[in-house]
Amino acid sequence: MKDLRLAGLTTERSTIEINGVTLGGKEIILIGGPCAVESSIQMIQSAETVKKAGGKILRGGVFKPRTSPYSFQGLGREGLNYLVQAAREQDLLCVTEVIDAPSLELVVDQIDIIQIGARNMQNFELLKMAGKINKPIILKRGLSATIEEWLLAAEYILSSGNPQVILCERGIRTYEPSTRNTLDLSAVGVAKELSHLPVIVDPSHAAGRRDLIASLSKAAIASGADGLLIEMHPNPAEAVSDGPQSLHPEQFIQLAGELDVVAEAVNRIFVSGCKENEETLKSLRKQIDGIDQVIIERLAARMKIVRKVGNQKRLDRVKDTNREKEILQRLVSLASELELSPDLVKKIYPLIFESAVQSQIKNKLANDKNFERVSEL
Ligand SMILES: C=C(O[C@@H]1C=C(C(=O)O)C=C[C@H]1O)C(=O)O
Repeated sequence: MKDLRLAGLTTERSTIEINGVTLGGKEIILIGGPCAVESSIQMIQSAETVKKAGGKILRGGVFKPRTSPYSFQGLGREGLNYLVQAAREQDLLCVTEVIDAPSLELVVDQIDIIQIGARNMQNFELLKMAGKINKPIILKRGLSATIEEWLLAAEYILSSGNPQVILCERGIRTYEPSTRNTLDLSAVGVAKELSHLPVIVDPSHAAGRRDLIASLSKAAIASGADGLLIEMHPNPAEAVSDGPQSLHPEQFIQLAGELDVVAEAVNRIFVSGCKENEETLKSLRKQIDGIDQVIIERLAARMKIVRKVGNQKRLDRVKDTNREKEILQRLVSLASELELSPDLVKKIYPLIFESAVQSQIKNKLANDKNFERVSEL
């Protein structure tokens, strides 16, 4: 596929890190919440459920691009506050959809992840605006968009300067009326073969009915999805939008509890909240494994940045003792605050610094050698 200059698959897959949550890593990320933000209590209850289930991100629409102009259009700024507050109280990230420049401007400083919905996938001016901000973007596939069109839409965001794009498959229009849309699970594999970007799946909008959500969610993980975006409402019967496809809180928690075996079968991890609460040796060790995975992934990401820092310095100035002291001081006091032994930090960090310095030197020498080789040609 041509023109995927930035979205195209290179040697490495992208991971997107948002306040300790990594999308596109080994862990499957669960996003849940109602279609539309309706009230403070609704969002508080939704956030509690997402947390209990082991979800990491709370969703809720405050600007709703609805098919009918007479349908509920969203609570705007008021809804935004309900969403953000509920998420913060449960230590969750939050995502909401934007539809134009004013809505983007309103949410950008408060929301952790911005969603561009299916109906706006080819709103190129909106894509360019999303490319100019420093927040991850979930880009939903358009209702009738080919995978190529979807990836080129992502290319708009990337080429405008924002590298943090997460693709979201949410079903496409087919001739089949039994479901609202047809979930195109092959799109997950195809998108991941063509692009390095993380791909998540929204089974709710695809199915349009809650009875299929559990099986489609499991299938999505099995087909390689990096996360799930699932609609859940404290009281679906009363929901102002998408009630029939929203899971009840208990269903959401139950489903989350069933995802770990599927994740494991495809060499991924999902730590559900219920399992987290069950303090058995096995589940506790699983939590430790998940955390260790994140520690190593973050260390690898740190080392990549360290090498970039190295490229900015002279070879004989790579080690910077003052900077190391500053970092250590900050982390030692953070450790005390978190009731972690400061001695542990004092032991680990000099090793990290040493390895960072060695890696920078090695990288610089390798670059210089390549440079010499090119100059000789
Ligand atoms: C990354 C740098 O280079 C070295 C590695 C450091 C680190 O690992 O944080 C800190 C200071 C330097 O000794 C830097 O100068 O910032």
